[in-house]
Amino acid sequence: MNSPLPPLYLASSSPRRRQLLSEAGYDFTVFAPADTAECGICSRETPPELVARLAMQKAADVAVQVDHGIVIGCDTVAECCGMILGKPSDRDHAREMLRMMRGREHHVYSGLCLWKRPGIRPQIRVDRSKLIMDPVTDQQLEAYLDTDGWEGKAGAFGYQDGLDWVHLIEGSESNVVGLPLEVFAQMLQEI
Ligand SMILES: Cc1cn([C@H]2C[C@H](O)[C@@H](COP(=O)(O)OP(=O)(O)OP(=O)(O)O)O2)c(=O)[nH]c1=O
Repeated sequence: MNSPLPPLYLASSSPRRRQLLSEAGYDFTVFAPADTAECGICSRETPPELVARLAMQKAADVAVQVDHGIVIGCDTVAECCGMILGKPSDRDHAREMLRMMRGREHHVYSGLCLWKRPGIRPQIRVDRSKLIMDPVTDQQLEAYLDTDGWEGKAGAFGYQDGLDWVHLIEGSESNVVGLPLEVFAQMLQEI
């Protein structure tokens, strides 16, 4: 797409996604999807299938309310040892996730859906980053849990929090935080 961008609508209530897009210089309107748009983690789905479906569901919830423009939906999960790790429900759940990931490699998947209205067909891509977590001690984990930095974050950690015990091995940083900006730019060119 070389012509000027149509209006962009971010179908997300995630402050991190808002921050990623605005820091990348995009003008957009936030149009949070209904909570029900993010429903149903089907245990049979692979992480890419899940994040693609949920990103599309979030975009679809907003797209029906937008006559003209591009609606952006995203979903992010971590995956470790074959387990899909979404947002922890409480501190104990966050501890469980971090204990599973410490000392191990894990992946973060983000689904990205761009729905160009009035079109009826969304574009969906999935990006994957590989990370490794140091074998931190229980005390280090408790200290992190005390910061509440785990809240609202898939896999119970915030890569953007500059944790010196989580390292990116492969892939995009913005993908880890929740919106793969490199894939987003490519999709905007093609849409
Ligand atoms: C792995 C990781 C996730 N996250 C966040 C990004 C997302 O906000 C969240 C994943 O949850 P999502 O369900 O993808 O998104 P959300 O519920 O926060 O917002 P919405 O559905 O309205 O778009 O985890 C980080 O902030 N840092 C990280 O390092």
